[in-house]
Amino acid sequence: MKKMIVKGGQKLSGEVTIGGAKNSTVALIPAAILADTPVKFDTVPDILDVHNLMLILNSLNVTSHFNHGELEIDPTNIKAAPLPGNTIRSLRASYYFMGALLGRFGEAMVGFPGGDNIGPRPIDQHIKGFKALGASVEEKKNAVHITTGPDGLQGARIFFDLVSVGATINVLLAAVKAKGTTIIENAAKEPEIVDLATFLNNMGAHIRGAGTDVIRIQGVDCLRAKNTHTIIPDRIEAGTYLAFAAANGNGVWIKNVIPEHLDPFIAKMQEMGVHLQIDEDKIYVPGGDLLAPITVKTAPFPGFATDLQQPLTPLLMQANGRSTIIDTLYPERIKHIPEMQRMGGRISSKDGIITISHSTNLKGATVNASEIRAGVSLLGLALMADGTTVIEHADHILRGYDRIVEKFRNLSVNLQVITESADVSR
Ligand SMILES: CC(=O)N[C@H]1[C@@H](OP(=O)(O)OP(=O)(O)OC[C@H]2O[C@@H](n3ccc(=O)[nH]c3=O)[C@H](O)[C@@H]2O)O[C@H](CO)[C@@H](O)[C@@H]1O
Ligand SMILES: C=C(OP(=O)(O)O)C(=O)O
Repeated sequence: MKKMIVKGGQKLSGEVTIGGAKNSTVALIPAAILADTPVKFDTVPDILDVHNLMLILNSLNVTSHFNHGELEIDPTNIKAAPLPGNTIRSLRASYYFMGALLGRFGEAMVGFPGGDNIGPRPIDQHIKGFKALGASVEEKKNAVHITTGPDGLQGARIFFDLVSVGATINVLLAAVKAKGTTIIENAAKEPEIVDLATFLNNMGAHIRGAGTDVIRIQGVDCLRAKNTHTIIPDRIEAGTYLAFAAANGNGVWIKNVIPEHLDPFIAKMQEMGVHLQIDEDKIYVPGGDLLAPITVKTAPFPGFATDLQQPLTPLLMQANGRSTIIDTLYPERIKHIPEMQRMGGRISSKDGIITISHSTNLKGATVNASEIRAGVSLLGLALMADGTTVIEHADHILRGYDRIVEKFRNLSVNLQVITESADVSR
């Protein structure tokens, strides 16, 4: 287990460069096994999820090398093999091996995934999609076994009952090499889905409409990488630094951002009174603004991202009044609340509504990062508190925040991460 030690009273200043999007990367890596050539990505974030996906690739005899943000994957000698259960459970996106293995071998046996503990996370829509493509799905005690008949996967029309990032990506991965045309309706529209489609199309896939709610995929036989794929910037990492810089900064440039991906988040910050300077691919946060309270309701893209509701909390605690958050996607994404209360944060949750009030007497404490965004929001609060905070289970933060200690050091903030016992996840 890792602990993060944070001294309070440190203000962010300087600049930070955002890494490649976690939620793109974790789909792109499984997608790489569909290729008939080696593939190469750059601006790959150095996060635990990437290292764990590399372990899964290794179990399939797929070699991968990660160096200075460049990740090379060679799937040309891939062999179907059992996947390592512990690693599969260490992250959510391991479930993309269902779609990718199905596309590659016509069969997949994948353990149930892990990922953030943010309430129930069913995969019924993924399974509905695989079945529509002609697969048989058997849910075993700890794994899902998906098989196809001698004709393999057949293109089909799939209407999702709800908008799901994971189901859209999983079905897309399975359909890319299926016979005929697949039409996904009520598809998720997240930028990470567009990024994945761009990568696959550049290798010869025929995917149209990614980024809208209807995606059409004409199956192809072969996928060949011709160039390096640059991963889009992580809008959630960017939003986290934006919020922390506005809550507790002395002037911060956030570089390598696509501001349009952050539209609803930026709109809410501006509604609070944060004066942002927005350039083509970077944003300046002056800090020290007088802040008004707001109401936030999360929604699928292009709505306000659920992954940013917790990182926004330290900023809401600086506002002059009471803010509210309703997380429509994950109403149980509230594990940060008792930890923040122990630090003196004025935050509570009742009947699905999170209420956050101006909090002045914040003090350091030992707190638990139960998941990635809960953990990082505790870090944001710890920087504003008196005294030292110890964040236990900081591994969750490292699942998705690229080189966080180094990035904060460049922002004049000193964080310490210590390993308590042998770390088996990496
Ligand atoms: C690796 C990755 O990209 N993770 C993101 C992805 O997670 P993930 O892909 O797991 O989230 P989904 O978009 O699938 O979930 C959206 C909602 O649909 C529900 N649902 C989903 C699938 C299904 O088969 N049945 C069902 O009921 C979920 O419980 C949730 O309430 O999108 C979430 C919502 O933006 C983000 O918080 C996660 O960071
Ligand atoms: C919920 C998240 O991730 P995952 O889906 O990988 O658990 C997240 O990134 O906030």
